[in-house]
Amino acid sequence: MSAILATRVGQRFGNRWVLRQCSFTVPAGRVVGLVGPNGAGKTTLLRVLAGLLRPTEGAVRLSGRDPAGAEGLATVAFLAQSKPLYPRFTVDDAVRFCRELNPRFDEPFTRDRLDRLEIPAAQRIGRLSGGQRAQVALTLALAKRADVILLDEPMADLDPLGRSDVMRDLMAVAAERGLTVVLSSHVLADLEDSCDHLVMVHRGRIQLAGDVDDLRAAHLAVDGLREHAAALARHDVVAEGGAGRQATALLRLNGRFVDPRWATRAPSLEEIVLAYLRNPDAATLPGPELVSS
Ligand SMILES: Nc1ncnc2c1ncn2[C@@H]1O[C@H](COP(=O)(O)OP(=O)(O)OP(=O)(O)O)[C@@H](O)[C@H]1O
Repeated sequence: MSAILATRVGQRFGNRWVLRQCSFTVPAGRVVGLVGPNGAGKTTLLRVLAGLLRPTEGAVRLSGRDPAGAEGLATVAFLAQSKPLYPRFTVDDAVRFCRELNPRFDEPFTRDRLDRLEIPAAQRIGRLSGGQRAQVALTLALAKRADVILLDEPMADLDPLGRSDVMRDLMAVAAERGLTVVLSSHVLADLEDSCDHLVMVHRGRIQLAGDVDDLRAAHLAVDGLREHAAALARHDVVAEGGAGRQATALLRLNGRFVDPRWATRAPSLEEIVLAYLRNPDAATLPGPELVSS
C-alpha cells in the first residue's frame, strides 16, 4: 500500500485554482523532496496531505486513510512553515501539551532528543533562538509517531551545522521507523543527499514525480558541439545552454542515447530540478495517468 496516494487533487480558493489534477504516489519509507518555485502550491499541497484542507476535487489517502477523517489524524504529522508553538509555554509545557493531545506520543524520545540538543525544559518557547524553536517543533512532530511526516521548509531557520544535524537525525529516525518524510525546501543541496523521491510542483500541477534513481536514469546530461545537435532530436531537450559552438543539454531520454561526439553523464538531482525550473513547460514525467493507476 502506498504511504501517499494523491488522485487528481484540485484545490480552489474563491474562483482561483491553486492545485489542479495533482496525481502521484509515494511508497512507504521514502524521503520525498517537494520542490517548486514560490507560489507553486507546495504549502497548499502539504495542507491537503495533512488533512487540514479538504480538496475541492480528487482525493488523498495516507496509508490508505483519509487524513481529514478521524482515523487519519494519527497517521500524519505536519510541521508548518511558521512552526506554531505557544511562545509563553515553556519547552516542558509544550511537551506535556502534545502528550495529552496525541495518544502515540513518544515522551522518552522527546526528552532524550531535547537533552542531546541542550534545549532547557524550563525555557520559554518565545525566548529560544529560531533554530532551537525549529528543533523543538521538529522533535514534537517526530514524537507523534505518525506514519507520514510533512515538513514545510524545516531548515529555513537553521544555520549550516544545524541543517546538517537535523537532516542526519531525520534520516536516522526515518530509517529506524520506516517513516515516510515529505520536506519542502528551496535549498536543493539539502535535498540532494537525503531525498530518494521527488515531487515537483509548478503552477499548481505536478511537473515531475518519482524515485530519484528512476528520474536520474531517465535523464542524461550531454556536452558537445552545437553543430551536432541533430543527434539530440530523438530525445526531449529539457534545458540547454553553453556558449558559442559549445553546447550542453539535459535530455529526457526516449530510449538509449548513443553518439560518440557527445560526452554524457548522469545528472545530479539538482541539475534535473534546475532544468525543469528553467523550462516549466517541459512535459510531466511520469504522466499523472501513469502514477494514479
Ligand atoms: N487560504 C488561501 N486563500 C487564497 N489563496 C491562497 C490561500 N493559500 C494559498 N493561496 C495562494 O495559493 C498559491 C500557492 O501558495 P502556496 O503557499 O501553496 O505556495 P508555495 O509553493 O508553498 O510557495 P512558497 O514557496 O512561496 O512558500 C499562492 O498564490 C497563494 O497566494
